[in-house]
Amino acid sequence: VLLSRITSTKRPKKNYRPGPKPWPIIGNLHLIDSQPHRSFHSLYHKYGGIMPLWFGGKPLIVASTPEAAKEFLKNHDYNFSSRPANAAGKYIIYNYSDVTWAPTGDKHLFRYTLTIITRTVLGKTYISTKESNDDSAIVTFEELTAMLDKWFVLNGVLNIGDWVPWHNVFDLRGYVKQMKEVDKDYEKFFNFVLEDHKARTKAEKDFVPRDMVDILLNLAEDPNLEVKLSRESVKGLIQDLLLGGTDTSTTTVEFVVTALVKHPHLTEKVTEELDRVVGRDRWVEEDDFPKLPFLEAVVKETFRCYPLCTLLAPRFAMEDCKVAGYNVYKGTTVLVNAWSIGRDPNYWDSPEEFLPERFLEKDIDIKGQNFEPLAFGSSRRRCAGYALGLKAVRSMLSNLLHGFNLKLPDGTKPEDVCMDEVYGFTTHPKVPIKLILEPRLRKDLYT
Ligand code: HEM
Repeated sequence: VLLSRITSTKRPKKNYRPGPKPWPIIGNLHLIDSQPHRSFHSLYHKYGGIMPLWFGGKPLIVASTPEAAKEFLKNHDYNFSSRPANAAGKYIIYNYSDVTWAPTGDKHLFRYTLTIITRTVLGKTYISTKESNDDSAIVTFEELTAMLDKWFVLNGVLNIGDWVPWHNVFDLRGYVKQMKEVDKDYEKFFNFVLEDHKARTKAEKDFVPRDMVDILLNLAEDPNLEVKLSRESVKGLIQDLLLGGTDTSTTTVEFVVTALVKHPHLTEKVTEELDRVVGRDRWVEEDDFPKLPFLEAVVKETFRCYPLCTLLAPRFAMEDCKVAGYNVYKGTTVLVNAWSIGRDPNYWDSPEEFLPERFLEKDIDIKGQNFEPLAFGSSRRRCAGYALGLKAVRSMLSNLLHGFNLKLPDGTKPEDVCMDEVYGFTTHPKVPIKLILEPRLRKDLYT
């Protein structure tokens, strides 16, 4: 009785949309399995596009249709532009000091994005290799990859303690312990990077900032800045750029390649377009992208079917408000299910099929204006790096497909290729694809 009072007193009933009946203490947590986007998708058919749930003693709403997404991300954008507090934000993202609070497949793709992004953000990679004799290399590629992997896994875990706070004291699954451990690794890495940059700034006369860390450190020392940038914020922002820019683009390319290998007639169409527009005498350049509509349609169809964030980063109601005629209370977390939205039969013909042509027939925006595909979220808290992310995907993918025939190992047929996903803060293919890359262009272009 006491337990049900503790939970029921917190649950207002007036004009509150009905959802599944919550259990004492855990609320509706028992309805969610390790693939929350799929659990929500099943419940949505029964409870509707704006579905209220209780996670522990805290209210949560899942938006599963474009109209519902529009309500939260556009009509009430400001009120839901905050993020809920959780253990990941506290322990592994510098106590929420970043922008977001925010397993790899083919390591070569990952190495490629990681190298580009570390050079852009940090000026150099800080990654040691067998060949390098660089004093400022403090991690191996494998160590840094493991740190990034752990960060994404821990950001995506359903930590019961975020919803039932006393549960954090016991930390039965050990998530908070792992978060504290991974935070120590980041702390060591970022402190080294910041001190290395500061030493260079002092050593050079007439110092000119060369990378993002230089710019952020410069800003942190600016006494006239309206919003002060602390050392913790600098680390949080570097983390955003490093993590937002690597795993996202690589995994998108992995999903595209996996879908293409499963549909060889689409691969043929893409390579035919590349041969016609680019020719076999050179690699693909940025100016070519607008002339490659089929490749673009394949990328968009991948975002529709396999959105990297199946559930967009959570929003948090800062005030009470009315959404679609129902009361939503201050402190409610909102999850927008981009995975459901991409499969809504009211918006997509044959939603379960991979049909890039649909994007040729209709000009559908993927930057979140139409709320149909929501790969980058929408409105005020839309992905801050979508332009860079899209460029990285187009560039990596087009050159991969232009430069190589992608062959399945002997004995594997296209129909054997698995398109299932593993849920996380970013979702990954369940079975990383193994391919043989056979050069298509002149030999001298590969040197
Ligand atoms: C294919 C590539 C990418 C995809 C699919 C992607 C997807 C997303 C999604 C779905 C969100 C959540 C939006 C929301 O809550 O409504 C997000 C947020 C964010 N992304 Fe990306 N992203 C990509 C690339 C990047 C890159 C390259 C960067 C930076 C270098 C980046 C930085 C961020 C940041 C800082 C946020 C938080 C924005 C905020 O909370 O205001 N992303 N991204």
